[in-house]
Amino acid sequence: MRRAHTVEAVRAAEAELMARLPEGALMQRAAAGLAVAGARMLGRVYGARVVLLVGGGDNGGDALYAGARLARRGAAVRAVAAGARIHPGGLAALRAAGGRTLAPGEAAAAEIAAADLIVDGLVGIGGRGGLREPHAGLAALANAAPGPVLAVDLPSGIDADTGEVAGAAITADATVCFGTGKPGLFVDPGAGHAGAVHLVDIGLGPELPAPRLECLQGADVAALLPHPARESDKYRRGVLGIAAGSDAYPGAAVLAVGGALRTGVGMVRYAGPSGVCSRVLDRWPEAVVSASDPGLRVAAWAVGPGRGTGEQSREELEEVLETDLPVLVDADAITLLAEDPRALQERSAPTLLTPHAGELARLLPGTDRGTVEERRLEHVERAAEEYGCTVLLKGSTTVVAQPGRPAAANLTGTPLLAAAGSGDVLSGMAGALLASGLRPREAALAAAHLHGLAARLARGGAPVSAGDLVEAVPRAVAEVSALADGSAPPADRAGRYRR
Ligand SMILES: NC(=O)C1=CN([C@@H]2O[C@H](COP(=O)(O)OP(=O)(O)OC[C@H]3O[C@@H](n4cnc5c(N)ncnc54)[C@H](OP(=O)(O)O)[C@@H]3O)[C@@H](O)[C@H]2O)[C@@H](O)CC1
Ligand SMILES: [K+]
Repeated sequence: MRRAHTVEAVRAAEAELMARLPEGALMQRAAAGLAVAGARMLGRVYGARVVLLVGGGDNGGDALYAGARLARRGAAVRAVAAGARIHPGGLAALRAAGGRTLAPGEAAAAEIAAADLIVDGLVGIGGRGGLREPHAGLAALANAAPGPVLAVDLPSGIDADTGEVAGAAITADATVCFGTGKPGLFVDPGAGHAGAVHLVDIGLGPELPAPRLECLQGADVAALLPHPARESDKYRRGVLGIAAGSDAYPGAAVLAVGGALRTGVGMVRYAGPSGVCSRVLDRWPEAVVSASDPGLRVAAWAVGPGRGTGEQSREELEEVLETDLPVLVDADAITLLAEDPRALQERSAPTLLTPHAGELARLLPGTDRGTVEERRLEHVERAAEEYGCTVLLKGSTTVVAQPGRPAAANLTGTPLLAAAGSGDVLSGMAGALLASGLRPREAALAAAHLHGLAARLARGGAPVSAGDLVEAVPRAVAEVSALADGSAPPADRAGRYRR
């Protein structure tokens, strides 16, 4: 599990810890970890050209001390000072190790363009709003340079708490964060700037409160997945009812049923128009089909993909929500709920909504798709609070919120998932896990993890269709299940899952 804390929580923990340690000890721990990561990116340190972008705060101090360590190992280190005053101790250490400083300008631009490694120490958790000059210009030079960029604590220009990016920002190949993750490293648009995220333990752990954000890794998901016991039968493994698809969109039914069957469930009962029933049976003879009937004996329902927003769909949704079964509400059914949420308000059984940004905006009047995408965490949490249920917000970073629990972000997301029908597959997958007995938050997170992994595995990184995705789900389940012995995933695992 990767955890992330707010700036406020990090500051408080830092103060507690610093009170017990000699002055500067934390910065030395941070700089040591940073130098190790920089050396790893360089491969050969001796003779390498390293440029540090140094702002006026402690983030710049980390970069300077790390630069001094690299300089002592034979790297040619240049620090570009953004502003008149930079960390005095770090500056002295760099100079003592043979490093030099430069003001922003043509010579600095040439150094950045020729660097084997650029270290971004412009701003860290002390950054506020969009980058000012000369920071913004230096960030643009670093982004355009051929050398790799290593961000200190977080890429400068991204909001540590939310992942918002207001204007210019560093796009890093890797980020070394100290003590704990920051939410902005795992939630887009910030996550897209962070590259592979490495954590350096500086001893903050015992001082930290509950995380602001959690990110499940493969082993965490493996621990959640149901394992059929010897005495299992199809009813004990769980029966999922699927009310998806319509004569206009039969494919949504076929994909949702496929997603459920490939994830693993005792039985899928598909309910829908007879024409769609035959399409489902043609593709999935193991499904049991019938005309729409929310009275079917099932353990959970998945409702909405491709179903339409007509009167019949509305009545069906209401009937399903009246049951005391877990229900996943997606796509057209979310649009219906946004128009009239009463059936949800009266419900106490577990409910999982799986909107994309546009659908979430419909659930939260006064906002729009773009705003939701800019501030995903805030909006998914608002929806979870207002509707009193678990909400999975699909998109570039899939995030999950449940009242009373830390928000969670999925690490396996990939732009490959932006394909028609991919959400229908996810509905089936999360529905299957709900029917198997997982709670909505866990079902949502495990399904999102497997969904992203399946997209990556399906065609070796080449574009995938929703049908490819369905067929790759068993490989994703197998890969994750192989981690079920509780051992931590390989160190670079999270890195591999990042873009
Ligand atoms: N916490 C921990 O446990 C540990 C923390 N450590 C490190 O400390 C870092 C935090 O350091 P910090 O508090 O000095 O703040 P920091 O990120 O350097 O930024 C402040 C500077 O940026 C400037 N500035 C702000 N916004 C700006 C903008 N938009 N555009 C341009 N400039 C802007 C601001 O200028 P001002 O606005 O004040 O004029 C000021 O000069 C943290 O991320 C980690 O790396 C480790 O060493 C050890 C353990
Ligand atoms: K930084």
